[in-house]
Amino acid sequence: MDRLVIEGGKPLSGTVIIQGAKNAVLPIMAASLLAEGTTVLENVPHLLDIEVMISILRELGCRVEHKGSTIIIDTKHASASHVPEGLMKRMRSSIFLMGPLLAKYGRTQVYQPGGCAIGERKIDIHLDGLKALGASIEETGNSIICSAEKLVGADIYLHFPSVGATENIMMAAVLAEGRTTITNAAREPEIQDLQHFLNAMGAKVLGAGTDTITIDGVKSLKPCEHRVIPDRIVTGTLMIAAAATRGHITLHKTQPSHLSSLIHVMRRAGIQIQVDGDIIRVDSRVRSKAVEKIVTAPYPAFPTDLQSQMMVMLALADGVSVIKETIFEGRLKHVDELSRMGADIRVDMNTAYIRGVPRLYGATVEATDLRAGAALVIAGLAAQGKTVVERIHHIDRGYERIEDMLSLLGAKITRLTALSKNESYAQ
Ligand SMILES: CC(=O)N[C@H]1[C@@H](OP(=O)(O)OP(=O)(O)OC[C@H]2O[C@@H](n3ccc(=O)[nH]c3=O)[C@H](O)[C@@H]2O)O[C@H](CO)[C@@H](O)[C@@H]1O
Ligand SMILES: C=C(OP(=O)(O)O)C(=O)O
Repeated sequence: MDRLVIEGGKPLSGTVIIQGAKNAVLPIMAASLLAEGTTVLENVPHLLDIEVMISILRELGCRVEHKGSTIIIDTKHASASHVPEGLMKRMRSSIFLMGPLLAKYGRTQVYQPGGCAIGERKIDIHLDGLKALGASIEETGNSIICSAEKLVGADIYLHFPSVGATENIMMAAVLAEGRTTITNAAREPEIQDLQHFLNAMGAKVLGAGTDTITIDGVKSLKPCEHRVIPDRIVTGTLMIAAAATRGHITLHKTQPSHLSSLIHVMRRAGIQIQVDGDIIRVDSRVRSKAVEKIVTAPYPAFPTDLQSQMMVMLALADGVSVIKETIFEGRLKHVDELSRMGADIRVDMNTAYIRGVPRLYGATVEATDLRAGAALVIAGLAAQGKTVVERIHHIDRGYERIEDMLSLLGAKITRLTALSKNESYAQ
């Protein structure tokens, strides 16, 4: 497996253009199945999860091309409704196929999805939503068969505002008969992007971005062209990396309004952030201050996907900070690795108490999941000496060649590519 080698201790400085959002592209690619013909998506990064979604769409009979930042999906010859178990297991987002395939064919067989080990990640809210639309669900082992003679709109209350369940239900309901109302829906920006995409296909969806989404079913949808929103988590990761290394960077093609909670926390920590249209400038040439308490929660609160990265910034801040993770019960695994780099963090249940230290020290550490991996990269950039981050396939799920992006900001970071299983590496 590849690894990243980082020579730390250099403040980041420079300019980067932000990639399109993984969490917006993946459901949208699945939703392209709802129409017959050629969908064109712009601003699509090259990520491992996107490669997996391409493989799934091809398996279902689509022709898919990813050239530059454009993906072209031709669904004309798509006919299969079964997603192979091996592909389902490669990422959590494979579950996005369930809603569109059920709506398109009236039947689908999928499996329990895979993904990073950050918690139990059940899919009961997805399944309850599809059942409310009239689907029968047969679960045997890992296999899930969903079928319906027809889907009929319904009032659906989510007992938790699950992002994926909101999206799956939206994608199934667009072709259902009558009106569906989702209450306590997730409000993440990626859901608004999905609404824009579905409406560009001819769907009638309203309310994404609020906790009530209304979908009036239509008979058919047509392919469309769509530009994916900027990745708020990549933007946030770089903003935090600038702060942790006491650097000053400029990020272009961002959507600052999607990052209000992060900007608020960083300003509380004494970091200067300037917003100018779609540009964010971060200037952090002094040590940041501790932040009393950060609680991860559904949007617009502080995102769980930036929790690990923020912990690195606070591990270097002046004073004691507290972070409570309320979304995923297994998302504090980076703490052990950060401790190996000299961080002073104590965990009690889902809460981390972080006593800032003046510096971290390079070490060989292991990415346990996507954002934990990003956090370790930030720690390596800020640390004194050399850091090696292993198991970086997790990072490649969500960051397009992270080493190139950080090199643009002056970081000394190199990818060593595994040549064979017996640990021989090439640059
Ligand atoms: C591809 C994508 O968009 N991924 C994001 C999405 O994941 P994802 O859509 O999986 O996250 P959810 O909002 O569904 O999950 C949040 C919580 O609800 C629980 N839950 C969820 C569904 C369900 O049927 N039953 C259930 O109990 C999960 O275990 C978790 O504890 O939102 C998360 C929360 O913002 C982000 O961290 C992920 O980056
Ligand atoms: C947890 C994440 O993604 P996924 O839901 O695809 O596992 C993430 O993007 O941080």
